[in-house]
Amino acid sequence: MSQHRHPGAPGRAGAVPALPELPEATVARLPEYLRALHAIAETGHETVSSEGLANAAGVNSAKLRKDLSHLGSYGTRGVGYDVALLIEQIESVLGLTQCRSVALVGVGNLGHALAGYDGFASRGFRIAALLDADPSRVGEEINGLVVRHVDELARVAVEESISIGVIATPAPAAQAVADQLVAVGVTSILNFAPCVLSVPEGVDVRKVDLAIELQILSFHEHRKASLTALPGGLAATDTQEAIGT
Ligand SMILES: NC(=O)c1ccc[n+]([C@@H]2O[C@H](COP(=O)([O-])OP(=O)(O)OC[C@H]3O[C@@H](n4cnc5c(N)ncnc54)[C@H](O)[C@@H]3O)[C@@H](O)[C@H]2O)c1
Repeated sequence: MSQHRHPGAPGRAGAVPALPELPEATVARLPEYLRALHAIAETGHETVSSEGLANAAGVNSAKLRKDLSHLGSYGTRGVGYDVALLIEQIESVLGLTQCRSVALVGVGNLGHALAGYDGFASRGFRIAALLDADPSRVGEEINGLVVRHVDELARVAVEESISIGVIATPAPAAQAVADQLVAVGVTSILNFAPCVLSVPEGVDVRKVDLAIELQILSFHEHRKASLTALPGGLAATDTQEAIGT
């Protein structure tokens, strides 16, 4: 996943307590820690060592300790981290203590899959609106939500207090949809269309492109094959570290 961030994003939340400045890579790993912590909490454990949490999140423990130190969380020597407290801290930093309403624009193959996925709610997001430009899709019900025409975006954004827009339209339509989202006050966009969006300062865009992820894996396959072909073969490397995850 890649992202474009504009400094000084005003956000819409109003009086929010000052947040620590966090490296973007740390922010990107916090949701992994949160997922791992929830899984650990479900097993009934109240504390977790940095190594245990690092393993569960798939990162190295020194990196994890550094990341968590940015939140002022150092754990207790010999005990580790308090699981419930750390969940609370990470959720607070990520702004997940309030449920955010999401509008999904483009309800085709991918849009249907996203709209039908029940897992967002437990992670702090509610798909509150489905919008499409195709009149034949308007009125269809998916997971209890009725698809509305994209021309209704302004009204829907106010009615549902939309804070995040997800674009799942074909690439040629994506910029116009982004412009519409920005025009109705949305300042965070998740873009699945394979194109670069141009947005004003203060609007954050993240892009998800599975083809790019596959191309990166393809590079690593290619590289492993070329190393295996060398005399001595492939050195024993940690593939995840090599890939940088
Ligand atoms: N990021 C990924 O990993 C990934 C994976 C698969 C598909 N995609 C991308 O997701 C997008 C959707 O793919 P799909 O297979 O669901 O396509 P699709 O053609 O099945 O669906 C696209 C939907 O967007 C609607 N649409 C078109 N223009 C619109 C507009 N201006 N406003 C609102 N709705 C509009 C269409 O009516 C249609 O319902 C494509 O850009 C595709 O390349 C991304």
